[in-house]
Amino acid sequence: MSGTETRDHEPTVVVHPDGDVLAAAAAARLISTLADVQARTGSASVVLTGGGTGIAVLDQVRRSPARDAVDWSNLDVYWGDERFVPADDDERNEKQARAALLDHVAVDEARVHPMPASDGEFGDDPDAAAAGYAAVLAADARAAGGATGAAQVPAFDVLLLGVGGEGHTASIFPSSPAAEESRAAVVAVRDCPKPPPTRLSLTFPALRAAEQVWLLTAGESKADAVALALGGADEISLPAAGAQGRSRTVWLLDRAAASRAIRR
Ligand SMILES: O=C1O[C@H](COP(=O)(O)O)[C@@H](O)[C@H](O)[C@H]1O
Repeated sequence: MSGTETRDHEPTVVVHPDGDVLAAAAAARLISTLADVQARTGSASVVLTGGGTGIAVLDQVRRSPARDAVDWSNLDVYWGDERFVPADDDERNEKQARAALLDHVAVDEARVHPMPASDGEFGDDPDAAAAGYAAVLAADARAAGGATGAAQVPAFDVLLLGVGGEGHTASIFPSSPAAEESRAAVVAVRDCPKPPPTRLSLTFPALRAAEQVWLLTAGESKADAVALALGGADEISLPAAGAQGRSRTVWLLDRAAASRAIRR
């Protein structure tokens, strides 16, 4: 972890038999965590991720008979990263999340906060779009009574992340400027090794404002990144290692992704 921030908790690692069980179990965990937070505080917030496992979890939430344990109208929805493409592009994390879940539950659209698209109000300017999203987060943080941690962002209740095979998380890629960002909450990311090349991403200070960070990943292609992150790799060369929540960090894995980190 960079700077002076330290976290006094070890990550929890939960290993499921395969990707389908992982998605169903993470969905159940998400429903019950958001319902608990709402029972305690009246409201909750979640930061969504794209990627295969992240969208599979939302699909499982939609299919769950318990999904309406969450009061969807009392939920703030944000994104941890976005592909900077037109709003209607199938690559967009927002579009995939809406199809998997958000179009099927009674969310309050005023509380759904997608990152800007490349044909949106900031046009094809990812730096302006990143600044625009940072302003949304800062305004919500002020409305909630103040920012949390180093970034001007709300204290997200649950923040979901995927993990790339090379160790990226959100759209913070290894040894990229985004991995070094210590002030801005949101950055434009260019020349990504994984297409599409231009993206928007929360930074480490913003990710770390979340109460709980859950890293979700499945498959053998993620095994090296998981082993390195859990083995103490530095966050610049392996960004997934730097994603930690204020009170909890939970790695939700299938056996294949966990295979080099944990021997059972
Ligand atoms: O491009 C992205 O990839 C990561 C990981 O996706 P996966 O399909 O390998 O699980 C995801 O977390 C991120 O949100 C997304 O933009």
